[in-house]
Amino acid sequence: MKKMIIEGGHRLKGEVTIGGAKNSTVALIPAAILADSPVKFDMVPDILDVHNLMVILKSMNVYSKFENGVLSIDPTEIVEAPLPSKAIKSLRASYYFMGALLGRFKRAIVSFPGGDNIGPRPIDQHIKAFRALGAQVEEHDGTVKIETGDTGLRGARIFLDVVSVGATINTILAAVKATGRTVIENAAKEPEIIDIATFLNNMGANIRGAGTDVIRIEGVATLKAKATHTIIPDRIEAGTYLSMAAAVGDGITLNNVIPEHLESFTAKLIEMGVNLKIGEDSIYVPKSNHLNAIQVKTMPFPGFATDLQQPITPLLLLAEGSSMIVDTIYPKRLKHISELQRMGANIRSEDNMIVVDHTDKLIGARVDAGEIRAGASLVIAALMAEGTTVIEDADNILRGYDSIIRKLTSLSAVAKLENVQVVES
Ligand SMILES: CC(=O)N[C@H]1[C@@H](OP(=O)(O)OP(=O)(O)OC[C@H]2O[C@@H](n3ccc(=O)[nH]c3=O)[C@H](O)[C@@H]2O)O[C@H](CO)[C@@H](O)[C@@H]1O
Ligand SMILES: C=C(OP(=O)(O)O)C(=O)O
Repeated sequence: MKKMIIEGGHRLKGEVTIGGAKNSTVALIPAAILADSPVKFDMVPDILDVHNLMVILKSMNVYSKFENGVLSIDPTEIVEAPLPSKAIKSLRASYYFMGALLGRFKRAIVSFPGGDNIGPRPIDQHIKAFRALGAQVEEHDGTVKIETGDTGLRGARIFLDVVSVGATINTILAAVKATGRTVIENAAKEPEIIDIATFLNNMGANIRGAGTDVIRIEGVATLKAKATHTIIPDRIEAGTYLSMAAAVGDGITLNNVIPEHLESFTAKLIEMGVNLKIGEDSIYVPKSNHLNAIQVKTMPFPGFATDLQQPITPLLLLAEGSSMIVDTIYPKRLKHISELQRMGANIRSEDNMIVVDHTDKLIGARVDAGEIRAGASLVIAALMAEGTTVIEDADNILRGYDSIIRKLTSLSAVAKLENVQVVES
């Protein structure tokens, strides 16, 4: 594990370019094994999740190369093999190998995924969808075994009981080469789902309605990549830099953003009094003056993203009065609270609500990035604080923030990573 060391109290200024979306990338990489040709992605973020997915690909004899933001994957010599459990457990999105392997081999054996510790994360809706498509699913000792027999998967009508990004994408991956028509109702509408559908359609798939709550898929026999797929910008990384810029910036421009993907977030910043200048694919954040307290409720897209409730929190400490956050998606996503309290923040969790009160100053401390977005909130708090903050378990941040030290230092932050030496006894 690494630790991130940040010297607070420096104002930030300049430009930052947002990378490709983690939550697209981590689905696109498993989706690539459905292709009968080599595949290329551009704007791939340099994050730990990508490197761990490459380890999983290698275990199946799938060659991949990641250079200058371009990831090339050749799945043409793929073989069925046990997947490396350490890499599978290192990220949530390894569950996409269930749908992708089913599509490729009509069967899959995958251990339960890891990912962020943000409360219970069941996969019952993924399994319900695989069963509806005709698969038999068994779970034993943390491993999910899915089989279809020689007939393979057959299209079906699937109503998801909860709006789930993962279950929607996994169903698409399983259904894209199934026989016949699949209809997913109550599908999630996140932009990353459209990105996956675009990639697959450009290879010959027939997926309609991605981005709405009804997705229709006509199964096809083969998928072949003809061009490089450029991954959409990461709206969560963008939201994190917007919050940081409003908290400690003296004028920061974010490039490579799709402002329409951030509307629920920018609306809240504007309500706080941040005078954003929103362009076609960039957002300028001027120095903030007086900030108003706000109320935030996380919702599926296009609502306020759960992944941004922690990154906006340090900014709320600067507002006049009490702000409230209710996370309806992950109510137990609270790992940042004790750490921010350690830095002197007036923040508490009360009746399934996070209450954030105005805080005059934060003091650097030794804190722990219990998960990716808790870590992101600590990075912003550390930049705001007096003195030095040491963020332990910073690998959780590196799971999803592309080149974060380079980006922070280019904005004049004083930040570095250090490896923690593990002494074996
Ligand atoms: C890799 C990836 O894309 N991760 C994102 C994805 O996670 P993930 O796909 O795991 O999240 P889901 O959209 O599936 O979860 C939404 C809600 O549905 C519940 N649920 C989900 C599946 C299921 O089978 N049963 C069930 O009850 C979850 O507990 C949660 O309360 O969407 C989350 C919600 O936007 C984000 O926080 C994550 O960053
Ligand atoms: C919860 C998140 O990621 P994951 O689903 O990959 O754990 C996140 O990106 O905030």
